[in-house]
This record gives sequence, structure tokens and C-alpha cells, in this order.
Amino acid sequence: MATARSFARYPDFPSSVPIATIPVVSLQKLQSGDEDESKRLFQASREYGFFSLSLSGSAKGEELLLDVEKMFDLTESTMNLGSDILDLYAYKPPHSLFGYKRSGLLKTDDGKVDDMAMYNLGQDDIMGNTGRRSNPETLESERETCRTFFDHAYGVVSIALAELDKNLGLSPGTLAGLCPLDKSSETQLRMLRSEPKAGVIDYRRITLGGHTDIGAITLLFHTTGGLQILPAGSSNVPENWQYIRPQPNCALINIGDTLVEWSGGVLRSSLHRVVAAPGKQAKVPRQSLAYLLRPERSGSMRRLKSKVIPELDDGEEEEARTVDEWAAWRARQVMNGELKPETRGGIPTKTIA
Ligand SMILES: O=C(O)CCC(=O)C(=O)O
Ligand SMILES: [Fe+2]
Repeated sequence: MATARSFARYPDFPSSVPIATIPVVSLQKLQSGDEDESKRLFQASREYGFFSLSLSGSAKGEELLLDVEKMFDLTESTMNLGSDILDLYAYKPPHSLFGYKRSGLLKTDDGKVDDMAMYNLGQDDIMGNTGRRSNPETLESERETCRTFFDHAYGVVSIALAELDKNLGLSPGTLAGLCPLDKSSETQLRMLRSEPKAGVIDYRRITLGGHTDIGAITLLFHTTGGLQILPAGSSNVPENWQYIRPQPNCALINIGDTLVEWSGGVLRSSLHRVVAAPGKQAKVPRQSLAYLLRPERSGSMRRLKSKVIPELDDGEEEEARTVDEWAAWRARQVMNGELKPETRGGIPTKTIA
């Protein structure tokens, strides 16, 4: 579903809706050490908090695209089990966010509820870092496929993190080293699906409410539209939200709140949400896959030090909480209404690396 071939199976994304001009960066160019491409990735990560990573022409990229196709099929067969069966694997917030969430359990910004089913598959579970969880048979029988996906997705996202290391003036391997594949974390593959509605389509229907991703960085695969971003500096009114047009053979990458913390606000995490897919695309089921990379649980949320990252201002305190403590504290703040999700970061660097 992420390759050009699968795009051909879906109705076209309409040309009449406002879209955000998210830069496309080539994985193959990054792998060959192209400095301009690296700078473009950094610039996009500061200006939009999003960039598209073209996977074509890179062996690692094309391998991942094939895994993505398989995971889209597994999303479909899993979701087809129906919510009665899937509820046996229901997620248990706030204690555990792994497992199935049926549609309609989350509040959206407009006071309604979401319209998105998701199955959150834990990296620890699949990679064997901690105790196994039990998942529906569709996934249990394909553990090896899932393992390959996690392995390859981590490999590609590590290349993007290495570029951020370089541009942030950090030593090679710093960011990926804080989010290891083989250590316990909340890292997950979120398999999302929203069903088409009969009758007149409400294109303003929010299927997944506005949020920023709490982790380090996210790789998203989608074929149909509906994902929207609120550009930096724009107020949160319906006309300011812009669609992100899915690009064939690409992963959409976005910066999460953890990278904003570590970079002292140099990188940006942008508010995004999902609404009904535009045009004829609203008539087909919408599936997406989000690989949400989170740091090692016991890791530190302290701002990193480099010649690019600004030091703490007078009166600012060093973050003392661990990754897990910080995530729990933020979730509480959002729940108590003390923190409204909003775009963060994108401040000037100390010097340019
Ligand atoms: O389905 C999408 O396009 C976006 C999903 C998303 O933002 C998330 O799962 O955090
Ligand atoms: Fe998200």
C-alpha cells in the first residue's frame, strides 16, 4: 500500500484541497553522504517538524516498502476480525497502551469522539525485549514478518537520526543510541483503520484528534489522505489546517516531543490530526501504519549538550525525570487539562553546525 502500485488501486487525492508543502528528502542521497540533502532534512525538521523520505533507489528503503505492504495486509486481516474479538486484546489506558482500541473511545478537539480503530503492537513484544504479550492469531502467526518490519523500520529511522546527530552537533550514534532496538521502551507499530461512511460525507469529521507525538520520531505510511498539519504560527481554526498529500514510495517522518526536549527546542514537533479523506478517497477504508520510536524507558529527558543546542536560560531547570516518568507526567497534564497539545520548538540554533 505504500508503493506506487498500491497507490494505483485507490481513488486519486483531489487537487482542490489546501496542502502543506512538506519537503521530500531522498534516503539514497543521504546514504551517499549528500550534504545538501542532509541540510534539507534538518531545515524541514525545524520548520515543519515533518519531511517525506523517498525510499526508492535505496536497498534498505525498498526492502522496507515490501515489509510495509505485508503489514498493511496484516492490518486488514486483523481489523477484519471485528471489534468483539479484538476487544479480547483491548488496550488498558493509562496502564498499557498496547493492544486494540476500538473507534470512538477518545475525545476529539470538537467535543465529539474519534473514528479510528487501532492495534498497537509493541516492539518489546515482537523483538523479545520483555515478556511476550498475546495478540490475535493474524499477528501471532506472522511474528517473523512483524520482526522483520521492526528491524527494517528501525534501520531506516536510524539513518534519519544520524543526520539529525550531525546537524545538531552531536557525536555519531547519539540519538539512535538513546532509543535502542533491543532495550525496553514504549516503541510501537500503530496499525490504524477508519471505515468509510455511507451517505453524505462530512469532510470536517475529525477521525483522530489533534496531537503531537510524545516519542522521539515517527515513521508514517499512508496511501489515502486525511492527515492534516497545523502550520507553525497558525491559530487552531478549521481553515488553517492543511492536508498532507501521501507520496508513493515514501515514509512520512515527523519529529516527536522527546526530540524537542533533547534539542532544547531546536527541532519542532507539529500538531497534526486525521479527518475524513478528501474527495473520492472518503469512500474507501483508510489504513495507515505509524512506527512510533520511543527512547529507552530508564533513559534521561535532559537537554543534550552541543555547540548547536542552546544552553538552559537563567531560571530554567534541567529536566530530572526519566523517559517513563516524563511521559506519565505529560499524560497526566493532558488528562487534567493543564496542557493543551500544541506545536513546539523550531527556535534558532546557537550556531549552525
Ligand atoms: O493515520 C495517520 O495518518 C496519522 C496517525 C498519527 O498521527 C498517530 O498515530 O500518531
Ligand atoms: Fe501522530
